[in-house]
Formats: sequence, C-alpha cells, structure tokens
Amino acid sequence: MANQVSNGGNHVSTKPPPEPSPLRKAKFFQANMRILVTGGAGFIGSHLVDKLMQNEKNEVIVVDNYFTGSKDNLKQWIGHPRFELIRHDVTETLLVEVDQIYHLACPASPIFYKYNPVKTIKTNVIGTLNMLGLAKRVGARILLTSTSEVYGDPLVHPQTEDYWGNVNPIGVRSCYDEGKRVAETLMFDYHRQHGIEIRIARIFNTYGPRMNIDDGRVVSNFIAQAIRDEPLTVQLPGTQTRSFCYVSDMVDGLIRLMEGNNTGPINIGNPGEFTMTELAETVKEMINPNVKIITVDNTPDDPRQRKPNITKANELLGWEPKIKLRDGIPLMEEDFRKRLEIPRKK
Ligand SMILES: NC(=O)c1ccc[n+]([C@@H]2O[C@H](COP(=O)([O-])OP(=O)(O)OC[C@H]3O[C@@H](n4cnc5c(N)ncnc54)[C@H](O)[C@@H]3O)[C@@H](O)[C@H]2O)c1
Ligand SMILES: O=C(O)[C@H]1O[C@H](OP(=O)(O)OP(=O)(O)OC[C@H]2O[C@@H](n3ccc(=O)[nH]c3=O)[C@H](O)[C@@H]2O)[C@H](O)[C@@H](O)[C@@H]1O
Repeated sequence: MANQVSNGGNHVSTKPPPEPSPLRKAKFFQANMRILVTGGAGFIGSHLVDKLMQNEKNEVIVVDNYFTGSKDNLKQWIGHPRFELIRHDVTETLLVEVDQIYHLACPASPIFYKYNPVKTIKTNVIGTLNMLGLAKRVGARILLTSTSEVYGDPLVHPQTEDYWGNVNPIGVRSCYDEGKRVAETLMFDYHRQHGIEIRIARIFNTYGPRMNIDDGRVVSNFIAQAIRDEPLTVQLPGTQTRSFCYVSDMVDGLIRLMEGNNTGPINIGNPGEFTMTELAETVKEMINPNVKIITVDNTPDDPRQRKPNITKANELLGWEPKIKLRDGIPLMEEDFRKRLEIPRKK
C-alpha cells in the first residue's frame, strides 16, 4: 500500500522509480538533461521552453499538433543544436529517450476546448496515459499542468489543494475539467502502482505575451478589444472573479515544482483577485480610456469565484508571484500592439 500523507500533501510511493531505459544509458555522451515539453508550441509551453533553453545543460524536445500553438512561438530555437520540434498528437504513442516530461498538451481556452470536446477529453485522458507510459518506459519524471478548473464552481474560497471541488460531470466544460481530474488520477495511479516520479501543478488563470490574439480568454480579449477600439465584452454578471498570474511567474513555479521533492498537487497562481468588471475597468484606464464596456451573455457553468491559496507553493517550493496585474498588462499590450500593428496613439 502506498503511504498517502494527506489529500493535497506529498504522496509517497513504496515502489522505487523505474530506471532509465538501457538505450538512454548506452548513450556515448549524456551529460545533458533531456526534457520533453508537450504542448511546447503553445502560450505557457513556449515560455517554458525559452527558460529551459537558457540552461546549456538542457536539451529540449517539443511535441505539438499545432491546434492552438504555433511554430512562430518557437522560431528563435528552430535549428538550435539543443532543440528539436516534432509534429505529434499526444493521443498517439510516442517513444523518445528523455529524463523529464512537462506535459502541457491540451487546448486551454474555453472556446477551443469546447470546439471539439471529444478530442479534448481524449487529449486529457489518452494523451496523459501515453505520456505516463513513456515516463514508465524511459524512467522519466513527469509534470502535469492541471488546472484550477478541477475545483469547478468552488464552494471553498480561496481554494486549497485539499478541496475536492464542485464539478458538473456532464456539462460543456466537463471535457476539460473532468478530463484534467482523470489526468490527475492517472498520474497518482502510475505513481502508486509503478513508482513513477510525478508532479502536479494546478495552474490558475495565466496571461502574458504570445497568447493568441483571438484566443477568447478574458485578458487577451480585453487587451485586443481596447487596442482595436472595440467595446470590452464583460460576460454577465461581471461580478465573477479570477486571479491572474503573469507567465514568467508561472514558468518559475513549474520549474521549481519539477526540480523539487513534492508530488503536489500544488496551486500555482497569483492570489490577487478581480471581478471581470474590475478587470475591464483596469484595462480601459490603462490602455484606452475612450473605449466602451458592454455586458454580454455568459456560457454555462462559468465558475463564480476563483483565487488560489498558495501556502503550499510558498512553503514547499519557496515560490510566490512577483508581477502584479498592473505591471503585467503593459507587457502584454506591447506584444499585442506589435502583432496587431497598431501603435499607441501619441
Ligand atoms: N493558461 C492558463 O491560464 C492555464 C490555466 C490552467 C491550466 N493550464 C494548462 O496549461 C497548459 C498550457 O496552456 P496554454 O495556456 O499554454 O494553452 P495553449 O492552448 O496556448 O497551449 C496548448 C498547446 O498544446 C497543443 N496541443 C493541444 N492538443 C494537443 C494534442 N492532442 N497533441 C499535441 N499537442 C496538443 C496546442 O497546439 C498548444 O500548442 C494546458 O495543459 C492547460 O490546460 C493553462
Ligand atoms: O485557470 C484555469 O484554471 C482555467 O482558466 C481559464 O478558464 P476561465 O477562467 O473560464 O477563462 P476565461 O475564458 O478567460 O474566462 C474568465 C472569466 O472572464 C469572463 N469573460 C471572458 C471573456 C470575455 O470576453 N469576457 C468575459 O467577461 C468569463 O465569463 C469568465 O468569468 C482557462 O482558459 C483554462 O484553460 C484554465 O484551465
């Protein structure tokens, strides 16, 4: 029996982690850490790759099917001797010799994950199974980017890792939130049954440069709308809250989690909490004071409040976010203006 300290605590497997495969051992020169990033052509993934590539001891392999990601996000690394990019769908099996796996592949924006829900759930379930199978075969440590959506429409606020959530199993968001819940279950079953070294991050709303301009998520929508002089679309009621983490803080948290000794799950997010009306007013004030704010219909099962309790990340990883929303918005505005080719009015 595995020794489970507490829900949300550090869960310990009695099995030793699997050995690296003979092929990896037989390599002539293996000083480098070989790291696989699934979904590495996406928003968070590409920033993670940038950070990992800064360490000359890392070789990075990205696999991505380009559903919501783009080669453009990785253009600075294409052709680099320590970098490889593979077009691959994680719902198919993969064999690469690696030491660590950051498993991010999954569409994250609600409009994209709802677009083909069956594919989203396959990505979460079969994709995670495949990556765990790979981790088992080659003896790699694997980190899953789970989500605050595992808490559903939370009845506990702020959310701590030991909260089991309030999730609709048959709703339009279930392909994503229930998919991630199964992915977490698979991670722990492989850990307990096979001794795989696992890490689970529960990521709360993250924003920053390189988000798709028409991604559909709220920060990218409001910034693009403000720059294009279009009304900011606050979905009703507007009192729903989110807590926004800047992407460099997120990447720092993910790497600390991978390198540390705790399985997680660990919340990684910025506890600064805003209503969507407050966010719209902040973007209006900072980017375009003349823009209108309008209300539009919402979609089913939208969580009413969300804010991470980050005590565990703080105590176990020594992590806390550094960039406040008001400091992150201008960095994203600059990137969006460049890509939209709309300079700031003088
Ligand atoms: N950004 C956030 O606020 C947030 C919050 C919670 C969790 N997460 C998680 O973090 C991860 C990255 O999110 P993101 O914001 O960078 O999203 P993103 O959509 O920008 O990136 C996801 C990447 O995965 C790729 N992908 C999707 N399905 C795939 C498949 N079947 N096979 C291979 N590649 C596939 C996409 O093409 C894309 O490059 C996701 O797992 C997401 O669930 C993100
Ligand atoms: O952080 C998380 O755990 C999850 O957060 C987001 O899901 P969500 O919070 O619904 O993200 P948005 O689509 O950005 O919506 C946030 C809020 O803004 C509102 N919104 C969205 C878009 C818009 O134009 N206007 C608007 O008011 C929505 O109603 C919602 O209340 C991500 O997209 C998920 O991938 C991620 O797992």
